[in-house]
Amino acid sequence: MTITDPDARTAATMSGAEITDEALAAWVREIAELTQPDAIHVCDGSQEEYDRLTDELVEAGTFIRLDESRRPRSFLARSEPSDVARVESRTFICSEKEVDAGPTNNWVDPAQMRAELAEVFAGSMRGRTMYVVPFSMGPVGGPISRVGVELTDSPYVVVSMRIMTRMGAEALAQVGRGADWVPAVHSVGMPLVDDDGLRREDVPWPCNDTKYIVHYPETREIWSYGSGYGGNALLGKKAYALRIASVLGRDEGWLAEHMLVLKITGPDGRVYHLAAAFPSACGKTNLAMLRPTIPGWKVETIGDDIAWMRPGEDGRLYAINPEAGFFGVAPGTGEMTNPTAVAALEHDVVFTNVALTDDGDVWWEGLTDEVPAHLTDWQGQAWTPDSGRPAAHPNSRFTVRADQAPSIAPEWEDLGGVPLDVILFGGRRATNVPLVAESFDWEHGVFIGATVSSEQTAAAEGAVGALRRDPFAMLPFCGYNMADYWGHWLAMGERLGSHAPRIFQVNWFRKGADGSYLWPGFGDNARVLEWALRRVNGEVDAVEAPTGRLPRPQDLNLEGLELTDEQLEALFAVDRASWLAEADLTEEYFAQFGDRLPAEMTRQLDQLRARLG
Ligand SMILES: Nc1nc2c(ncn2[C@@H]2O[C@H](COP(=O)(O)OP(=O)(O)OP(=O)(O)O)[C@@H](O)[C@H]2O)c(=O)[nH]1
Ligand SMILES: O=C([O-])CC(=O)C(=O)O
Ligand SMILES: [Mn+2]
Repeated sequence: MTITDPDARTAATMSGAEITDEALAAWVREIAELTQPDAIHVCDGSQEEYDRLTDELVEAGTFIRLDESRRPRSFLARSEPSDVARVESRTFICSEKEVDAGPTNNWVDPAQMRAELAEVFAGSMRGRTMYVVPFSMGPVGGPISRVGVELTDSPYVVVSMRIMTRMGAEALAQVGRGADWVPAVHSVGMPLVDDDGLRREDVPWPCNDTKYIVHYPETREIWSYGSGYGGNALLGKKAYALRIASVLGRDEGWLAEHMLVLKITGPDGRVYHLAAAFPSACGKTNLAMLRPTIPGWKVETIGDDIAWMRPGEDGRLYAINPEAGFFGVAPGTGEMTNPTAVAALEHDVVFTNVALTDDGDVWWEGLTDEVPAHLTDWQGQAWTPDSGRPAAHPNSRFTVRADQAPSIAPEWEDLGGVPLDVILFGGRRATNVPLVAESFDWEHGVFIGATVSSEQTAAAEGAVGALRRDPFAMLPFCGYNMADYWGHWLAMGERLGSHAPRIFQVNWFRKGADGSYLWPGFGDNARVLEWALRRVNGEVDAVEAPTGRLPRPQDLNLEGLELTDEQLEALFAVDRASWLAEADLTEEYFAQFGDRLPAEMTRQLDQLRARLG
């Protein structure tokens, strides 16, 4: 017994690490009284604890242990078919005032939401263990790092949090030392004991049809109910490191961004750092692990999904990766596209919703050119190439420690982060947006970020392929009014002045008339990075186009590529009529923000129209 309170109304037995912080102990008790678990376990993050939990998950049927000789210490989880992606329609920003959540977020009055959640969470953990999961986003104790504590009734979440964050005793000690911590409550919403005390059998993937992913930005709290899926349930990631942290950044003068961070070394040995914001399933993990096809260049990984950035003493913008692992999209990850990820996945991986081979290994579309003759698909059904459906879910994922990637940069855990030279904004656009364009200045770069449209992917519920605005790739992740967020970026530009990273727009996904991708992408994206860095160094001129500065044909390294002149032209074509039509849509889009819209954005739109003529 490590929490001693004679008045405690929870009968739960306690195990695990000791909680010394009074406020934390009181909150754990309060949530246990509300959710009524059978037991409470305070996680220390040890290997023994991890092994015991994975054994229990195998026992419960949640995990299938993969063949030890093919994929040591690795597991496959199959979710409920309804619980495979983030649920944006059930994600709420409950600020005191609706306008502070802004028109792009779902808002509910916080008092009303608290009342609603008190009902759904009442008894929601009955028959289960409530795990206390202390975690640090960023290296423990680092100046940019932050701690949080997630209470969850899902051992799958505990195991995943140990891979994705610095989880356990050290983070708990930070709380004990008085560090500010963000409380996060998670329940799968399937109690094993009903109101009459009747016990029911557990299922391999407990969840609830009703889901809530709730954030209170003013009090910095997170509540998640009904889902076991990563983006909804691993609350250190999107909920804390983006939605809550974006609010912290606004209030404290820094940025929490949906960006990969990489280190790139040129043939002359010069080192640069680059961050890139692409919407979910639009290439962040792949770019972060890129193997350049052009000689002399080397890319190393700092982070693949989230960046926390703040100005350093030298005036430059420094970025850390607050995570400790990768929660990556499996389909499309193969030896040809992302050999680094394939190497990272050799052992100690949790896979979710991929297919199982007959010899106890995993497979997904794109892993190998050769398709296995027989598999068990992500729903546990027999599968053959003639089945007419994918073997792995399109949003199936791997969860793996970051340091298992052979590309991991030695600096990836540097407490103060790495200084950024370049920021990229991208999306998935079959038309209109050129392969690469340099912004005219920071303000224009913010406009480019603010107006990103992208075709929707399987990473969230909704119609795949539909074009939607996803400013800064933050549409589902900004914890406050998006227009204020643009204002915050503009202010950051003022503060950074001439030290600001250069901003570029990129699009790997433009298609030709025949519907196939014009650009080979993946390792060849290094060619685009090379051009951007040559621009940063002032080595090459550029062509002024209405939407930004484009490479002169002789400056983009295309050696060894089979690209026709027509394809090259199509990659960079800026169709004035389409862009004018897009400008009209941007005006409509901006209108919803009313007087919160920074005047600079309207000015940029006017200037774009003027350049389009
Ligand atoms: N055609 C093309 N496809 C790409 C490229 N880069 C990535 N992809 C594909 O896009 C999909 C998503 O790529 P990821 O790198 O996992 O995307 P992400 O942005 O990390 O996604 P989240 O983890 O959801 O945030 C995969 O199927 C990739 O194979 C590229 O340069 N060209
Ligand atoms: O959060 C998730 O579920 C996965 C992810 O990285 C994203 O959707 O951007
Ligand atoms: Mn990713």
